[in-house]
Amino acid sequence: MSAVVTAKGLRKSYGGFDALKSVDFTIERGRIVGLIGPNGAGKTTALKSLLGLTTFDGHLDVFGLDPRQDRHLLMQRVCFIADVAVIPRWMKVSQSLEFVEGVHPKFDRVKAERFLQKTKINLNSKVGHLSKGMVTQLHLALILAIDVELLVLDEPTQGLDILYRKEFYQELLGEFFDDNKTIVVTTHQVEEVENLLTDLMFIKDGNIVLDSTMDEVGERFVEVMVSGDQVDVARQHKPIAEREVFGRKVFLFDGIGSETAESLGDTHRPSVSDLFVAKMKGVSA
Ligand SMILES: Nc1ncnc2c1ncn2[C@@H]1O[C@H](COP(=O)(O)OP(=O)(O)OP(=O)(O)O)[C@@H](O)[C@H]1O
Repeated sequence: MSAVVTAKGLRKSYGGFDALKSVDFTIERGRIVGLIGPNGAGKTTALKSLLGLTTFDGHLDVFGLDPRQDRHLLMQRVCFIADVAVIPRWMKVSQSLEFVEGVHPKFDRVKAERFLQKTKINLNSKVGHLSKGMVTQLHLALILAIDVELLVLDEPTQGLDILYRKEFYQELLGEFFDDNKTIVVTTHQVEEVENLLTDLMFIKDGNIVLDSTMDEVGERFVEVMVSGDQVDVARQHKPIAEREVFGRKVFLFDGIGSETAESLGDTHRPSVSDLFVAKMKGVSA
């Protein structure tokens, strides 16, 4: 695997406040990485650093380039989408295509129009007259027609109904993603990206508290519904979280091994949201 992004000791300080506290991470080509964290954790700051939109300290390499100095070159290989609701409502659909064509060297207008032909969107319609779902489709047409190697999405589906959020991710996977592309996505809606991600990064108070492939997550973390007489034994294995479901205790363990887990009760893989809650409550690791 080859690294698209390498960060070593990446730090960003806003007037003495460290929004990123010397973090290390690597993003490999062909991965879909979820950067997940609560409000103010440092997600946007990390993305802005990758894109050369902010200054920072430490080492950060994106496609062999330093985002602080090589932003222009970088933008030929990277696309950044902050929010689906950003296309101005007063524009005609055709004007939005012209606009992106003007600002992004890798935009393929023919490809975007081909995508739009599959929808009910008319090139002469005003964006403000489209339904929410159609705006999503237009936005997707614009994104998917940009031939870049790294797509950075910051809360891309914020403000969309669940139906359109699902459609957004499905189309993204089907139309954009392949082994040569890499996607980094931040979201609060952990559930809707859970099955999409190949890698998981949790960020809390400017620290990366989990950085793992989804396969490793499945091997490392286990939830056990423990029978009453085993509760004290289970606690001795230092669970990272404990909750109650229908009167039974459910413990979340990090790295106890399947044999031990199975000796304590019924085991299953934790959801990303349960893991997220556990890691956000616990200490940095
Ligand atoms: N321009 C700025 N000046 C001062 N502080 C800032 C600035 N931008 C961000 N911060 C602070 O840095 C911290 C991280 O902010 P950031 O926007 O990266 O968080 P986030 O994880 O993206 O949050 P959210 O999910 O709420 O968007 C926050 O405490 C924020 O207040």
